[in-house]
Amino acid sequence: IHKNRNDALHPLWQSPLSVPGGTRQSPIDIQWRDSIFDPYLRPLKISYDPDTCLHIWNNGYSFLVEFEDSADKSIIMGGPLENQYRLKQFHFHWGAINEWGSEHTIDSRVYPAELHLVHWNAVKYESFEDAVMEGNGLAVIGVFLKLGAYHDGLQKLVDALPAVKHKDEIVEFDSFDPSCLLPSCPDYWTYAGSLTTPPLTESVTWIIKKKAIEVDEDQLEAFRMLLFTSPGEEEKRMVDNFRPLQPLMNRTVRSSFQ
Ligand SMILES: O=S(=O)(O)/C=C/c1cc(Br)ccc1O
Ligand SMILES: [Zn+2]
Repeated sequence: IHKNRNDALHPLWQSPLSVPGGTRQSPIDIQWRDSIFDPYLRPLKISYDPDTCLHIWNNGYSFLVEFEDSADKSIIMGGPLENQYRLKQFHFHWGAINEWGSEHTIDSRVYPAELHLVHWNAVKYESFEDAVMEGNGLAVIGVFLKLGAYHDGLQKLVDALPAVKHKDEIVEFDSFDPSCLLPSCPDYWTYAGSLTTPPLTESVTWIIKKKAIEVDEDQLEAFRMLLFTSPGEEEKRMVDNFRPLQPLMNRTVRSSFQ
């Protein structure tokens, strides 16, 4: 499917679409047959505490759910990770229509949306801001969303979106456990990459779940009613907030499954 959008003028990335000298940029197309099964990859261990959930915020790029990260309460470890990483926030990327919207693709297959759960290495670094500059600073779990059955866990999020319709609006959001947004299948791919929004730093160990979660049309449409713009400005719908595919260069994608 052709992503017939004009990357070069994409509102989200007036800044350079590629980082000069970047050798590990994201997102990428994951070619299933080129990924290498690594038997040393351990299962990913995820333990989120719903009480660390703080608020939902429209930051003008996406809507993020942010978490209290001053202690090891919502953490991931294992998988490809050497250390324990703390959940900082999760957010989504989506398209104007169901034909595109995800950042990563699998054998060029695009999904209508992609969830990113952003974690930082609190063992090695003092803060997210420090970790974001380091090669092993961040770990982001990517989950594809596909059109299908209504997703019960997502609805609490969808119901809060009208309150953050405009850029910089924020609303309290409590006791949400984002593990309800993860597929039950443990299989994932992993590779060394970058943030896909500015500052685009090459500090992310990506963990891309093989299985998508299903959401229904109304739930996807709810994402599309959000705005990039602040109150009073000419309204611009928050859609197509994904970065174009980046070159794989000298990287291998490993799989946790055969
Ligand atoms: O789309 S991602 O690469 O997950 C971007 C994550 C990201 C998270 C934070 Br927190 C700050 C800046 C960022 O770019
Ligand atoms: Zn993202």
